[in-house]
Amino acid sequence: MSIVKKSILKCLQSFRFALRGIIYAIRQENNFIYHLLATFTITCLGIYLEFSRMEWLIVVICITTVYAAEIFNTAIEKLVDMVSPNHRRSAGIVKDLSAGAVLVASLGALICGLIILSNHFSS
Ligand SMILES: Nc1ncnc2c1ncn2[C@@H]1O[C@H](COP(=O)(O)OP(=O)(O)OP(=O)(O)O)[C@@H](O)[C@H]1O
Repeated sequence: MSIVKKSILKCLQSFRFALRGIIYAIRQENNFIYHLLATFTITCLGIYLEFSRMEWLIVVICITTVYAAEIFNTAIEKLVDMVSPNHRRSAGIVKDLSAGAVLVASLGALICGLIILSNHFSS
């Protein structure tokens, strides 16, 4: 098998593993349903209110940031459960920090969404 073919196959396999991770996080994390609902709502509003290119750009950045934070949070939770199955203060702090990062990203996305929407409803 040629080097190019090998590296394409390896790349496709990595893509499949990453996709499996995303699907796992969606199934595992209850919060994902709220993120999906928020994504659906802002997308419908964006189409209806005809968001500008810049507004879509901000929406996409916010959505991907929150999803990435949630996936990292799931990964950290799994890692903590694996490394420290028993109750430990430091394990709890790691999980709290990870959940805090998701909250920060979500609040930032909410604020961006409200600013964009207020711009449309005030004009
Ligand atoms: N091994 C542990 N040691 C100490 N505290 C823990 C431990 N596991 C969880 N905790 C505490 O319980 C909280 C909730 O943990 P859990 O793993 O249920 O996370 P969660 O955010 O509720 O996850 P899920 O999305 O699975 O519901 C953590 O944020 C942490 O404060």
